[in-house]
Amino acid sequence: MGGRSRLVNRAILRTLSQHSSSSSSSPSTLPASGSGANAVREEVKSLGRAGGAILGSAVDESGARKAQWGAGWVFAAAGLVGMSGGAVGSLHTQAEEEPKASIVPEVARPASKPRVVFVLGGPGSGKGTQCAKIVDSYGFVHLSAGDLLRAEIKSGSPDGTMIQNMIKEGKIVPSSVTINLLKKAMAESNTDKFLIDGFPRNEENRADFEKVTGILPEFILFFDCPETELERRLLGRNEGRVDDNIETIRKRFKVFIESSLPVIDHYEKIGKARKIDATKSREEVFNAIDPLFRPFLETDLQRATEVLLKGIDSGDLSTYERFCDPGMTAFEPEASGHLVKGLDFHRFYFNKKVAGGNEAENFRQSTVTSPVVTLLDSNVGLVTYTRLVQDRSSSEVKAYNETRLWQRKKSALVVYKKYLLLHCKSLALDLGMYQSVTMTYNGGYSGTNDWSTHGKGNVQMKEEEKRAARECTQITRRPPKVKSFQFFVPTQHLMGVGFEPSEDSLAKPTNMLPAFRGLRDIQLSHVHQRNQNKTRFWRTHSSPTTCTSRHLDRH
Ligand SMILES: Nc1ncnc2c1ncn2[C@@H]1O[C@H](COP(=O)(O)OP(=O)(O)OP(=O)(O)O)[C@@H](O)[C@H]1O
Ligand SMILES: Nc1ccn([C@H]2C[C@H](O)[C@@H](COP(=O)(O)O)O2)c(=O)n1
Repeated sequence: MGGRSRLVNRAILRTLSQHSSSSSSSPSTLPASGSGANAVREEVKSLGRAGGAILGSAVDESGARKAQWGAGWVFAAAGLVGMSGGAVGSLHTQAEEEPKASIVPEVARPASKPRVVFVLGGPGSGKGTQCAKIVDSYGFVHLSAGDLLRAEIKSGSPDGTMIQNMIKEGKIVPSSVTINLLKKAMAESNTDKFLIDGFPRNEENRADFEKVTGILPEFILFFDCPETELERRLLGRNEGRVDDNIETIRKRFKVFIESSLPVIDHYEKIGKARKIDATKSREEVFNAIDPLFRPFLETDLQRATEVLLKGIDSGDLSTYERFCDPGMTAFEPEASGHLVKGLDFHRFYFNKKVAGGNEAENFRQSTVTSPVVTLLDSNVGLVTYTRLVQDRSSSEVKAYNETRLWQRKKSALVVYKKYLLLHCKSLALDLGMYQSVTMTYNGGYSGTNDWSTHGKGNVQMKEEEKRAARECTQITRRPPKVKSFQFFVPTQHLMGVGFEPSEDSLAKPTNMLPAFRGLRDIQLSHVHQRNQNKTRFWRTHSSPTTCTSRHLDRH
């Protein structure tokens, strides 16, 4: 069996074994009912919406939601949401259940939009070889268009003979056939990160894929290698492929130059091509690729943290336990400086919550601010952030500086892309460190929140605040409808952007948005100082929000 076939088969086997192992392990299955689990689902669902992409969804008998894209599913056509380094975490995780969802123990499902990297280069340039390494290090699913087509021939499909003839001639199979195979494979996979190898091979492939799926690649890898070296490699590959003979090889080179290079040029023009010198050794090539994939892991770790916090907020102990390595260590505020090992201690938080009243009253809301992800290697990473926690039942706000150490374990039951929590440190903060901030924005930013019921909806706006809010209406066509809230931003976050906290500017916490979500793109980088009356404005670059901060003496 050829190297590539082995790859695909490995991916299929892995998927199958996940299905079979999960079907026999009911304890790790997301509870079909239970308000905690439902709260996580609902919350994560709404996060997906907030991210701008709406998936069709259905609830199966077990309460698990099924994504509806791919074969028979609907590919969302909204723009991709990039990872934000802003003040608030980019909470766009979409908890999706895969088709066999009720038996799969994953609580956090792929983001609403698959993240795709196309892998292109001449025949024999090492695409399949490098994809195997990327899969190992970064947890992508590798889909080789050529392998899918060869599998289609073997399956005895009605298209088989046509595909076989085209491959023998080194020609490119019609897009409709290849795209259908890709869509099906993506829909059957339980991930949202795909390496699509050997596709798009021509302009028709590219345009049709975009049209049908609405997906633009994050970037493309282009393995650059001269024909002499390609020919040497292909003739030495020895995998029994019908097209690895000198006659077909030459035809494939011609097709690559005439049809595939223009596609690479297209991505070059839009800044998405990453050219790799493929003449180097396998290891050197991988070293050149490696840094390009690290941001995917950073996003995954940030999402894992956000989904974990949703589980904690909803009091869902079973979700929490599935996220944690059984030997997890922690420094928790209530442990008075002691190192806590194992999960027993953590149950205290969940019990405390239940003892305190009914679930609806106790439902908490965590807001992640200033997240920083540091990768220690391709499997281990630290997520640090300041977490603001508000109980739904009161306006009390608590704040913690938290660090979570995650490790991706191949053997782990899928929780969030196989990440397990190894260590956490939570340090309670004095809320005196927080600066009260009033935010104004124009209505319509978030369709899921009724902002008027939160925060200080009736604050009297000053003229300049209204003007600042109006400025941001350029971004949305909806009429300005200014509202205002009070929330808290860590004082240290405001430093370095021209804000000087002083004694009298430290506000007493009185209220906080139950959801910071709408602010996640905020970047406190553009400071307007209209200092005369001690009002400071700053605007985000990327979202229709305007923030004003006021000193206490104006409240
Ligand atoms: N950097 C490298 N140096 C030398 N040989 C390599 C290198 N990378 C891959 N090879 C070898 O070259 C051959 C072709 O590699 P591979 O199958 O990964 O290419 P490919 O781009 O996927 O080809 P195709 O498009 O035909 O499927 C294989 O035998 C592989 O072991
Ligand atoms: N998008 C694609 C990808 C592949 N094919 C056909 C034609 C190729 O010569 C053959 C082998 O592909 P490889 O394994 O070298 O990537 O499969 C196609 O028609 N369209």
